[in-house]
Amino acid sequence: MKINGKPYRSIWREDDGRVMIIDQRWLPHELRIVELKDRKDFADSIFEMWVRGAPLIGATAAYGVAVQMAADPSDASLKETYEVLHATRPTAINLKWALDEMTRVLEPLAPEERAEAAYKRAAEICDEDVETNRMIGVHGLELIREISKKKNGGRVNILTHCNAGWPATVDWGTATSPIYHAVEEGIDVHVYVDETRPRNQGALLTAWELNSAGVSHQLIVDNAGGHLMQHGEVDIVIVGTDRTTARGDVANKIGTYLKALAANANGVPFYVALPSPTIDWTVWDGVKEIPIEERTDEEVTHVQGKGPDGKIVSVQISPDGTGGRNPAFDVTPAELVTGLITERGVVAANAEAMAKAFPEHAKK
Ligand SMILES: CSC[C@@H](O)[C@@H](O)C(=O)COP(=O)(O)O
Repeated sequence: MKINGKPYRSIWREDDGRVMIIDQRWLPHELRIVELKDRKDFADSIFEMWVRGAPLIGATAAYGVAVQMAADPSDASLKETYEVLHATRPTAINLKWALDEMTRVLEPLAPEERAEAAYKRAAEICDEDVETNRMIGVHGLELIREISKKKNGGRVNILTHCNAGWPATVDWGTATSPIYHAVEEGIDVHVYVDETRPRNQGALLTAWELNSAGVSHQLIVDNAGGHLMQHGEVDIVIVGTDRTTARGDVANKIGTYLKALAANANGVPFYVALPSPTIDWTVWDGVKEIPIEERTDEEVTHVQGKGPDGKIVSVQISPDGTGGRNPAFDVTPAELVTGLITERGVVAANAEAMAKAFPEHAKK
């Protein structure tokens, strides 16, 4: 997608071999592009959320393996790198998927062949993510087109939570891809962007990318969604996911479950956009089995933003001595999910439909 008219991906390799990312901690106020030089940089960038969003976490881990293979391609180094990167964030399954994929390709090779093969596979993972997300957009567009037709071309109001946009992927985004496709087709869309406390990925990232792309949107507080749905002001909810189980339970940013409940109570379709590497075929019951990341309580007791002097500051909003609890994700049971927008089409959130759409994975 474009920033000030210039096309960017969220991670890329320069001609001279350097792996670059957009350090998302400073968006939307500053565009900082940094090189990830060694394994520690890669692990820190995922853990400290310079990069975030399930698909991008996977792509970053893949390049992390490649950079480490260039430094030390031994078996021990490959194994240790898997462990170090895997330990960074627990919920997004794309991380494990990418590390498994890199191991599958690299393990059988002689050490001296590994670096080149690793860079190649990491680049492919990025390209595949872009194409997958483009296809999610093509399929999701049909849902938006349908609503637009029913409203005789009237505005289609879409609510989204967190940032499942292009900065969360290599490009296009998952939840935003259908939106970009709809805008391209000239459909009148308007996006309600949940601010997404505590880290405000909606306010900081989704609003930024929609603003940059000229997509009509408004930022809303997390608690406003139910009210808007009750008053018929939301036609469809589209969110992303960090891990979806074989029966269609969906882990996503904390607060997603509440939006799904509100959507269900008000007859608003609730869709989840996801690339197939986000499906964890080994997990069935999302509430019981998906590990939920618990983050520091400072993210709850403090908020970060731009101060009057233009500098990014963190301010405390709670009394001294009040602690916080900070589960970063929640699980929406499949019964509340209208459908999964995948690269292979819109699939019902149940084991049978998912296995039919992805027979090669479901067998495992
Ligand atoms: C296409 S991204 C899907 C999810 O990863 C996204 O909705 C989300 O919850 C991101 O959480 P984050 O904690 O910012 O990594």
